[in-house]
Amino acid sequence: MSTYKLYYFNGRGRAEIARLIFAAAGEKVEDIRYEGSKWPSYKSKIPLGQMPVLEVDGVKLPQSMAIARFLAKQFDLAGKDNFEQAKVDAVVDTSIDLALKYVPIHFEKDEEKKKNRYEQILLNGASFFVGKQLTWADLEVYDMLDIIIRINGDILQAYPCLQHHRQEVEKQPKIAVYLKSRPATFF
Ligand SMILES: N[C@@H](CCC(=O)N[C@@H](CS)C(=O)NCC(=O)O)C(=O)O
Repeated sequence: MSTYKLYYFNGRGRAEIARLIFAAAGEKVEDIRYEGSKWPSYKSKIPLGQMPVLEVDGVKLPQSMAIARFLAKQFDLAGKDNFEQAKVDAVVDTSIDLALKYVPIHFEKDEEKKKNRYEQILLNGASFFVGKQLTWADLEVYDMLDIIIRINGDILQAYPCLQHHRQEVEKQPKIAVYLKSRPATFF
């Protein structure tokens, strides 16, 4: 059995998707959070000089998406077969696209252009993005929307499928426990 350490700042940020995957899988991780003031002294010891970094049995892996994809595969949250995994990747990539484009979308006056792409994907009435069970795509979208909701608490009012999706993720027993117990941080 491998041992895992996750290094990041004291915030959700780019590390939260990995934490959510650990929580959903019921797997243990040492959640190491560096204070910003101490970061310069650690930076040179970290691969690429950036976090998050996952340490697996003493070996460090950088890049948040590589970490998340690796963990999802380890804990059977990546999708059942190669094609499901590709669909999961497509959802995750769309989530990242949206995160990058969110600010201009938020200020867009044309409501049609504003229409949320996730809502369209979820309009098939399913509870999860890919297949009939939780994958890390659901966790990634949940986490990304978390940030957006903190900026604008009403943003999902026009998107009932997305609201339903959030409820389904929050209903997952291990995720529910994790969400209650995680530190309340600024980011
Ligand atoms: N592509 C990288 C980006 C990592 C990144 O930008 N990390 C930031 C925190 S979110 C960081 O370590 N900043 C401190 C620094 O660059 O010194 C990933 O997704 O992991």
